[in-house]
Amino acid sequence: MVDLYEFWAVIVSLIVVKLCHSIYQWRNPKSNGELPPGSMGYPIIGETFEFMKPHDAIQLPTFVKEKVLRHGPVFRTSLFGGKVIISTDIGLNMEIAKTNHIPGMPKSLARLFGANNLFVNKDTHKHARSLTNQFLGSQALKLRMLQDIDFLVRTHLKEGARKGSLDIKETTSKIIIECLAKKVMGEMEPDAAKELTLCWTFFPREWFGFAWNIPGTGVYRMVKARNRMMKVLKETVLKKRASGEELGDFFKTIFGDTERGVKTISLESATEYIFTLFLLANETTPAVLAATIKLISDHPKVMQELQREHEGIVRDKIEKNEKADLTWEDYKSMTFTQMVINESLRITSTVPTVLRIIDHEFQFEKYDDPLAFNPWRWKGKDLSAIVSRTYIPFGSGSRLCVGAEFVKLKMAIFIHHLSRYRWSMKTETTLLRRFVLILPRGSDVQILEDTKAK
Ligand code: HEM
Repeated sequence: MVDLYEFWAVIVSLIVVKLCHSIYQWRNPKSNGELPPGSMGYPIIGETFEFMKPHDAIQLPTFVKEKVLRHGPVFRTSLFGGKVIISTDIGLNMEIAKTNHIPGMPKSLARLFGANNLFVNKDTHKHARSLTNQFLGSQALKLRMLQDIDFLVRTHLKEGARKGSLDIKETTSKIIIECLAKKVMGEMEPDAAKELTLCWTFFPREWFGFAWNIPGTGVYRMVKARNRMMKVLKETVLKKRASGEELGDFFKTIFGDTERGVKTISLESATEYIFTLFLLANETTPAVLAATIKLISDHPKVMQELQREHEGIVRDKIEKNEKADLTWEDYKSMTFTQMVINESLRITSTVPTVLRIIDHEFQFEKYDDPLAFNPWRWKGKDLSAIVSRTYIPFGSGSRLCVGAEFVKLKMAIFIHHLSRYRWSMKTETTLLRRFVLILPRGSDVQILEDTKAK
């Protein structure tokens, strides 16, 4: 009896020692160099719950503010089951974005993007970027995409005005998927297009979460929706190829390369690539555009200035007897709109990037009153630049966002056409951040034809 008691006492002691050791290791992670200060929170959960508490999107998160006060601008913590370092130092962030090439993402995201994703895999990364540039670079936008976006925005806003209201996030999402789907796949059968759009509704509002792929979790739903989307994409391409129907620019390039004997990518990788593009486009742009519209509606002077700019463009076209369709020159003449877009991206975006400790010091500029929405701070600056020393909404370096030009064009065209209506955002709209931007009360605008503008 005593022996058995001693046996269990030893086992329990061993378990306690092992647990204490694991907790010690968790709190004091090993590193080749010196880690920044910080705390690791609870094992596995770390400090995820504090980090993910929703907060006003235009303010710094309380979690980060408290940590910076206690530990300084760079600190260590643990989120989503992984050990991470957070940097609030713009200079360091810029350097990291420029010099670091390996994407650092929670396992849930890595699983979603697929094991051999062309953008993630370093051997195919360059090829994926150059493929994307062929149909999303400024030349392609100018030659082809602008007209598609112009048409789609007009159509959707007209439809919204007919009903009297429109959800900005939902509408932007539809426009983006329709527009990108056309570029990569060509015209799609209505059923397949509907199914593709429907898949997005299975995606939970937020990307980031623990990596558990078990029924009932967000990751499980995301992976299921991903597989369903990939199936629709693959079936559409195979059907089109068999019937000789015209494919979009992307598939034309890929299949053209194969026929010319150029080493190219498999259909599996191609559909994974498209999925990645759709996902990144859809999970960023609708929320950013909805946030921009909210910021505009909260700042009447900005709204007035935008109206003035867009009425001017329309008036000019009428006077010159030009077609109503927007041109690249019209887009480039939207100076104030570009200032608004830059300012909105400056304060609404996040740069999810990987950290590397830098061994030299450098100087950087600071913004005056950085949390204020002030488009006029962009006056006289290069508005076409998508990156500068203090401006990295699209990252920097070899992983600079390939959709940046497309986003800016899309936002400008949307603002142009919206300014032609009488619109107001619902007063209850709130702009929060839970790592990514969220609008928990929706992004509805009331919209009416502006008879004065016709
Ligand atoms: C407001 C909208 C958007 C924002 C704020 C944004 C932001 C970013 C950022 C910060 C990165 C760099 C991440 C890193 O350094 O690891 C990135 C990469 C990327 N973005 Fe965007 N993005 C937006 C829209 C889009 C759109 C519309 C597309 C596609 C049509 C897109 C496709 C991509 C791709 C494929 C990458 C990976 C590039 C690479 O790894 O080489 N993004 N984006």
